[in-house]
Amino acid sequence: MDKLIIKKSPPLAGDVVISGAKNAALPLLMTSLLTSEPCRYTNVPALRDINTTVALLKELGVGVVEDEKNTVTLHAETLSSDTASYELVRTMRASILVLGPLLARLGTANVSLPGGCAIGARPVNLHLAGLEKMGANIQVDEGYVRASVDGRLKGARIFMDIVSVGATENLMMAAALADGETVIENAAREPEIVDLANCLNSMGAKITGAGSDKIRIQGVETLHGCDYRVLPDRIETGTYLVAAAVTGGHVRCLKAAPETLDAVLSKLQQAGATVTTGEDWIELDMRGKTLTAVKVKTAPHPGFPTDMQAQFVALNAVAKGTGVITETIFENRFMHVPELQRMGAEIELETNSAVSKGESVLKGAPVMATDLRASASLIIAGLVADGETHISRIYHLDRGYEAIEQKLGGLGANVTRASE
Ligand SMILES: CC(=O)N[C@H]1[C@@H](OP(=O)(O)OP(=O)(O)OC[C@H]2O[C@@H](n3ccc(=O)[nH]c3=O)[C@H](O)[C@@H]2O)O[C@H](CO)[C@@H](O)[C@@H]1O
Ligand SMILES: C=C(OP(=O)(O)O)C(=O)O
Repeated sequence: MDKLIIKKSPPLAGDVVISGAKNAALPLLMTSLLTSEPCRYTNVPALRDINTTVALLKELGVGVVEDEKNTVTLHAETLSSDTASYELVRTMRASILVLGPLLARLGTANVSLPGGCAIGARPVNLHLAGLEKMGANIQVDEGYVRASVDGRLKGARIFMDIVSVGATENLMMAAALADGETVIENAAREPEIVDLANCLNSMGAKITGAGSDKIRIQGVETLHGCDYRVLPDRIETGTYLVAAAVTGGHVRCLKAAPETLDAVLSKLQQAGATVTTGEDWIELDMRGKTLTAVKVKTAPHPGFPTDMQAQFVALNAVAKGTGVITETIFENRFMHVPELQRMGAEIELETNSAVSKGESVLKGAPVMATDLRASASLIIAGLVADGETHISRIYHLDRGYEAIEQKLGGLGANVTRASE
C-alpha cells in the first residue's frame, strides 16, 4: 500500500492545471448505457473511480477504447449483462448510477446496494422511490436492488424530500428514455447536474431547468452518441486554493470553472486571501496577509460544498481566531478531526460542528486517510506542520485527485509517494 510523505513546504507558488471533475465524469460515463452509438468523453481525469467505472461498464458489455490520455470512448452497441456486482460497487458508491440507465435501456437491472461509507450511511431510497414512481418494480434481495419494468418507464412527477445529487442524476438519465414527461421537484442544482443535462441534450434528450430545483425531462425513444468534454473539477480547484492560502502562497488554477466556486471563493476572501478570476482561471494571493478563521456551514449547491469542508477545517486550525465549521449533509464527516488533533490541531467537535481555537502549531505525525477529502485536509496540514507527516491509506486520495503529488510538487510542495 502507498503512503504520502509530506515535509514542511515553502509557500506554494505557480500555476496548476485543473483536471476534469470526478463527480461530473462518473455520471457522464454512465450515459453511454443509454445509446447503441459510440460516446466519446474528453477531459476525463485519470482516477481510481474512473477505472472502476470503466471496469463496471465493461462487465455490462460496453466496448471501451482508451487510446488517448484523458479520453474514453464507450460503445454500448449491445449489453451482455444487467448486473453490477458487489465486488465493484463496494469500492465506489457512484456505481448505483448504472441503475437508471440500465432500467431505461434494458428494462431490468440488478445492482448491488452500495451501503454506507466512512462519511455516513448514504441510503439510496430516493433513487428507488423515483424509479418506482416511473413504473419500475423494485425489490431488494440478498444485498441487490432488483429492478424491472414492463415496456418503457413512464414519465412522472417526482418530489424529493432531501436534495440528492445522485438521485437527481439517476432519475434524469432514466427519464431521458421514458415515455412522457418527468418533472423532478427539489432537484439538486450542482454544476455536475448541469453538465450531465448538457451531455444528455447533446445526445438528443429534451431536458430543461437543470441548475434550478425543477428539472423537466421530455422522454425520447432513442438517444445517439456524443463527443463531450467533462467540466473542470471545482473541488480539486478549491483544494489547491486552500493549500495556497494556508501556506501563504500565490497560485493560479488554470482550466478551471470559477463560476462553480462562488461559495468557496467567498470564504477564501473572508479568510484574508486576494482572489482574482478570469474566464477559466482563478488566482489566489496570500503573500503578506493574515489568515483568519471563518465560519462555514455546508449546504447543497449553491451553498458551501460538503466536499470542501475537511480542507477548511485544516485552514481554520492554523488561522487566527475561532473558527466554526458545521456539516449538514453527512452525519459522520469529521474523521479528519482526530487525525488533525494528532498533529496538534486544537479543534473540538460539538455535535455537527468543528470549533477551532486558532493558530495551532502543527507537528508532523503518522496519520491515516479515512476518506477522500479527509486525505486532502491532512495534506494541507502536512504542508505547514514542522517535520514530516506520513499519510497512510492514500488509496482514498487516488479516487479523486489526479497526479496530486506531481501537481503539488510543481507548486513547490515537498510531497513524495512511498510504499509502506
Ligand atoms: C459521485 C458524487 O457525485 N458524489 C457526490 C454526491 O454524492 P451523493 O450523490 O451520494 O450524495 P447525495 O446528494 O445523494 O446525498 C445528500 C444527502 O442525501 C441523503 N440521501 C441521498 C440519497 C438517498 O436516496 N437518500 C438520502 O437520504 C444522503 O445520505 C446525504 O445525507 O453528492 C454529495 C453531496 O454534495 C457529495 O459529497 C459527493 O461527493
Ligand atoms: C464523497 C465524495 O465522493 P463519493 O460520493 O464518490 O464518495 C467526494 O467526492 O468527496
